[in-house]
Amino acid sequence: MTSTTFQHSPTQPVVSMRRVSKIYGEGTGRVAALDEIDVDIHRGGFTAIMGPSGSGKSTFMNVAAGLDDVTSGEVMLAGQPVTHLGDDARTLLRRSEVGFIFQAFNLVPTLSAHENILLPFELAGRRVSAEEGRWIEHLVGTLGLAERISHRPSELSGGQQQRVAIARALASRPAIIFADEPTGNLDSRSSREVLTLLRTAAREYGQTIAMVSHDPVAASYADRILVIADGHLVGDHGPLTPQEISDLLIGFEVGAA
Ligand SMILES: Nc1ncnc2c1ncn2[C@@H]1O[C@H](COP(=O)(O)OP(=O)(O)OP(=O)(O)O)[C@@H](O)[C@H]1O
Repeated sequence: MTSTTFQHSPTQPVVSMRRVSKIYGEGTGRVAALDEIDVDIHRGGFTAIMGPSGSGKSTFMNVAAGLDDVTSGEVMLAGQPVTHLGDDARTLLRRSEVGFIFQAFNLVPTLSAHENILLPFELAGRRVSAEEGRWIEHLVGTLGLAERISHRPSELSGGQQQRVAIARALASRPAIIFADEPTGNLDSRSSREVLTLLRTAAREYGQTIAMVSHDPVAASYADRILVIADGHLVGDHGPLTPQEISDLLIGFEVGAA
């Protein structure tokens, strides 16, 4: 299989949503999970997506990543009109331009840490170039995984497993990494390590990251905080402290109750 690269200008947003709505159900069962969302996510930013339970955060991520169809509106992902692509083209676009980090790590249990990190290349049917090999080696060292590289996930702590997932997401230098509650299963020390790594990836490697989180401390590591409530984008803030984020969310949690 040949690899496909999607060319997009560095000044273009990595994700661009225009009047994006996602409606589930009909009549009295109708839910607008996203309601006319307009937003751009720019290269190199670390964006936290916050909001009460059921506000539309996962839907936002799934739509932005081209995993879910929209009901109306347009999504551009890495310069491609994802809302107009067929399933195969979308899969190729995701493989080459999107990385994912999940709460449950989602590593393949039968593969070593190293094999898990190389999996995106395997899936894309392409070899790791010499330059990419050096990059992966650098990541493995920086993430403190060198001594654990031949271990399987079950032989690693939660924090180590999430670091493998981060290395896997960063390895192919995707246009954007979506992280869904990446610290949800970690203790506070491992959480801080993971969040510091994500922030470093954005600041030092220019890696664009969008993270869904409920946790004000996690969101305080981001340089932009989007707040979604009831399917609407109700806040778009620069960096804030955990206390400022909690204060910001209280109004929406009360409103949602
Ligand atoms: N497949 C579906 N069918 C029907 N309704 C859905 C579906 N998926 C999501 N919804 C509804 O859309 C709304 C937004 O859901 P979403 O999962 O995006 O919220 P969320 O902010 O990620 O929630 P949480 O923080 O609890 O994970 C909710 O009201 C949810 O019930």
